[in-house]
Amino acid sequence: MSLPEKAFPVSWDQFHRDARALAWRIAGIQREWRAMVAITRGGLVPAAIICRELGIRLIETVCVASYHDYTEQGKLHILKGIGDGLLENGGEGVLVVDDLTDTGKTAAIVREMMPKAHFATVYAKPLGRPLIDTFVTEVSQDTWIYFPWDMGFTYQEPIAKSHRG
Ligand SMILES: O=P(O)(O)OC[C@H]1O[C@H](OP(=O)(O)OP(=O)(O)O)[C@H](O)[C@@H]1O
Ligand code: HPA
Ligand SMILES: [Mg+2]
Repeated sequence: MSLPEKAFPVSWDQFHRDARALAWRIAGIQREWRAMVAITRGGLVPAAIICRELGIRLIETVCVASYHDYTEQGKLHILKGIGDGLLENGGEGVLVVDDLTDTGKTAAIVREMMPKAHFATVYAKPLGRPLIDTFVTEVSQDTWIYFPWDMGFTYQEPIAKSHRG
């Protein structure tokens, strides 16, 4: 297992603010959305926040799994696809939401299903960025984002102690 060099921990509060900031950006596009597609599981959290802000009530999921071993990405598996109605016209007018794009492989596989859909993620790393239409914060490729639903409270060593030789 190779751990990325830098850590970017995100609290619930920060995630809520960043997902709202994404909703503001999408609202600026000023168009009606036919439906939202959340890329599970991570996309379910921003999807809940963004559909509330934008008044979208038709929510679909596409179930993709790839990171089987923490930071190591395995083969992508589509466990559940998107309903036929939304695939019409290349997914035009559909808003696709995920928590982040890293290598861009997850976004690419969903884009193949709906090339005309609008892709939005809260965070984006450089490799995935070209696949995404709207995002809020870019983090470097050697950073791992720690989401609040994956974390708990643990004791932290004082900085002086952990720096002692
Ligand atoms: O751009 P990529 O390199 O494809 O990585 C990004 C994807 O990886 C994570 O999902 P994961 O497959 O770990 O599943 P999860 O959402 O169920 O945690 C994350 O939620 C994105 O969907
Ligand atoms: N954090 C959490 N999950 C992820 C990441 C990340 O940086 N990259 C791909 N899945
Ligand atoms: Mg995911």
